Amino acid sequence: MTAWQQGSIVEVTIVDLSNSGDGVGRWQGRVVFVPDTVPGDQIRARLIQVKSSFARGKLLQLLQPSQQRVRPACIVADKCGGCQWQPVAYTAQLVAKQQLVAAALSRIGGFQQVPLSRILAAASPLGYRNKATYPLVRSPTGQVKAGYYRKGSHKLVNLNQCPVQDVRLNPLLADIKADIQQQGWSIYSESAQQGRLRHLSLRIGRRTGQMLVTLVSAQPTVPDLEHWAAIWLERYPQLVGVCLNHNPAKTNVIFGPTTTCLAGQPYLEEQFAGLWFHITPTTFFQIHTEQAERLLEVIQTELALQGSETVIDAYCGVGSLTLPLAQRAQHCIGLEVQPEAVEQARQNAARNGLTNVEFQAGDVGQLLPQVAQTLPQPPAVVVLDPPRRGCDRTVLEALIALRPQRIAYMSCNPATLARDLQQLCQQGGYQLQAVQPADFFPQTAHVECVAFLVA
Ligand SMILES: C[S@@+](CC[C@H](N)C(=O)[O-])C[C@H]1O[C@@H](n2cnc3c(N)ncnc32)[C@H](O)[C@@H]1O
Repeated sequence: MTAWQQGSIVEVTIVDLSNSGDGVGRWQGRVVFVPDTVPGDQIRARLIQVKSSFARGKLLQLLQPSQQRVRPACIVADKCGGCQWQPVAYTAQLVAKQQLVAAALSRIGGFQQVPLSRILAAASPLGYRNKATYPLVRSPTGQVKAGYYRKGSHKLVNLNQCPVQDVRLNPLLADIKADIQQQGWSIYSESAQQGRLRHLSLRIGRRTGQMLVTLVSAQPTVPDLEHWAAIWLERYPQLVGVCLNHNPAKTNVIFGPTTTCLAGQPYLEEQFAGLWFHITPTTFFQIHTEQAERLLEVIQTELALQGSETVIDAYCGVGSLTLPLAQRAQHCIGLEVQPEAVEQARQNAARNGLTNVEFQAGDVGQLLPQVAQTLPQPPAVVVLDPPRRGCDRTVLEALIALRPQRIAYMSCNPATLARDLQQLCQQGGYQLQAVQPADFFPQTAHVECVAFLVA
């Protein structure tokens, strides 16, 4: 009889998808996670990591493929770690994301009656990313590679195009990589901590078509790069700027502190929610422009601002939520830790003629209580849009003390969202009114949500 141990070969039917993207099956009552599988697949897998209640398996054979299994749009989908769900039909991806959000809210947040709306599907599950940042490596044979890391490893899968990025970026990826190769510029080696070029970053304004190229280098200069920046600018009419970011640190953070413009301008222009934004190489902007606009519409509808409210937008980036909200509120205050983003947010406000908005640079946990003291009464609304790790305890405590009437909490991580919502409801006495998921990241296991709370 087959034992529950490493190396055993089991046959399972995949019934679900996990938040890390793996297919989920059951064998004799215990859970088996198997990457590269689709709900409905009947498979044979080898158990490669075994715990008492679950195991991780490696797909050995597809005994009966699921009807939800599709041909991946990407030729390296089986290797590349960029996407997890290329073989999963888009409708099944949406079902899985809806279930992941529901499960996080009930299991982590403890919400039994979840007011969860149906996920907003993307108009196209391909060609949506407005930004892609590729690590660069040189292979032992001297070939320059740009791509994403292999699933579960630090080995690079070389790409000349990527089906989830905006198609207009594809030629730049292939051509600039070839130019780097031809110029013989040195490529940074993580293990030796030597060499220059670390990343190639491409950004595009979906509405304007303007593109920005940024090379990240461990050295402050790259020989002859200015000359090549001018060539690229001429070669691609939609390319508006080429920048060099200097990152000498031993780190997996992509960008370093200094960025210089080598040709053209150090930003691209984009229209978002009817407003004009300048976007630079290193500041945050949602990677799915159209879906971000749709979620903003949901926020606007749900909040139904009357023009008399004070709104705090915490974790505001370059103001892509702050400015549209300011159009319907009396006063908006954006809080953001990255000084460069704050500077851009201020300029974006001025660019759009919005004078009822201000931005403060610093940590939300510190700024929130300070800002609260300057207001005659609590703000009507606080919008939160933290990074994946969610809000620090200090932020939630400050928020509970501040007690705004309404909170809109946007998040790309259902687990930390559910954790923070639980604290706001249990300790702060808030009520969870609605949760709207939206697919910002088709072909991956990631999902965006906005949750609405009232005091
Ligand atoms: C998910 S982004 C949201 C940005 C913006 N709301 C948008 O939609 O474009 C999170 C932002 O929070 C900022 N951030 C991260 N930690 C922070 C902190 N402790 N205090 C203030 N801002 C922070 C990041 O720099 C980033 O701009």
